[in-house]
Amino acid sequence: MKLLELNNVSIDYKTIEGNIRAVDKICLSIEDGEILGLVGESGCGKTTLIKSIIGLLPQNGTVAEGEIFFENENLLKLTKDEMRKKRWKDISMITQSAMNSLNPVYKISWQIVEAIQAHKEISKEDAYKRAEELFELVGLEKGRLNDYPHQYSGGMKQRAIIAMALALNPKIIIADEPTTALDVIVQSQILERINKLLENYQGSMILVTHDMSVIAQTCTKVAVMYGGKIVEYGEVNQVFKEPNHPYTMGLKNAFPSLVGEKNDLISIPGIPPNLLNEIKGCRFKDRCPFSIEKCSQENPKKTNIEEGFFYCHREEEREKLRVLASKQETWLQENIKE
Ligand SMILES: Nc1ncnc2c1ncn2[C@@H]1O[C@H](COP(=O)(O)OP(=O)(O)OP(=O)(O)O)[C@@H](O)[C@H]1O
Repeated sequence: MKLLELNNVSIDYKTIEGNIRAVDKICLSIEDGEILGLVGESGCGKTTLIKSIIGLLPQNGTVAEGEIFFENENLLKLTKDEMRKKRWKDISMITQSAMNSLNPVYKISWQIVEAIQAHKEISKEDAYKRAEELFELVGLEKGRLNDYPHQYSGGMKQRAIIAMALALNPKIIIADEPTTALDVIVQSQILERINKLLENYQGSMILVTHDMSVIAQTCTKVAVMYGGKIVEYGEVNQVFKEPNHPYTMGLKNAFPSLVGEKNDLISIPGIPPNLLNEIKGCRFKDRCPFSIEKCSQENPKKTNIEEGFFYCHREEEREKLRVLASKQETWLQENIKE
């Protein structure tokens, strides 16, 4: 069953310089037990998109069009109070900065027990037992529950936050760069733990990251975002093996492969488009080594493939483009037409 479904969602920010369309007509869905990676460079709209799901857009941000269904209920129609009840219990969020949200004057145990009791009829003793169980699950010693946040390292704080986020077995966890501040080993341990926990009860996750290696290691599906749009979506192994959009091909080159040959890392020259301006044609055209005239004039159409889709005018030539995209010289600035 579809757990979460986004239909044609566009999100605008009002600024003194004008309107920014940070997310443009996005359609996406996630099923029970799926781990979806949302990947793309800074500023492509990942955080904006997930904030709209949990109803936490900043004041100058609005969902201009579209629908967001969670278990067949349109989240955009809920009152603030109804949304607050869903948050944490059904839809839980972990952010990079969450570890700073632990209150320095209370013991960790108190903070977890309070949070559990705020959402569930449960005795203090039982909530404490649940906190102990969660600590074990995220790889923390039970004995450390009675410490204060300053006695924890960054990795321990992040684990405690994950324990809290998972306390009520939420149906979906939205994790925004949850481990970026931590070292690579701790990062991969924590992601592995979250995955195992979700597997136990068929929970789902949207994992937001700019790191393709993290996606490859953690997710079942991937949505690649560029300039406020999803340019490619599919099953992770398939997208890594045969990326169809030139931006995905470029992103793949820019991160070390965990399996297979060790290739040189190649970055994509240039910067993402300014979303203040209306963009004609494909949003990646100015940085794409394969752009043709049509790319500046028309929006590319959606090409559906098995378990996925992508948007590119040169869809028929993708096998050839894949070979070219793996070569360093393809991505040299002078080879990219403006
Ligand atoms: N509160 C805001 N007011 C105005 N513009 C905003 C606001 N928040 C984000 N934006 C703009 O919206 C666009 C998308 O930003 P967003 O933070 O969603 O991207 P992102 O992919 O999550 O980037 P990052 O990886 O850096 O978090 C950017 O152009 C950004 O400048």
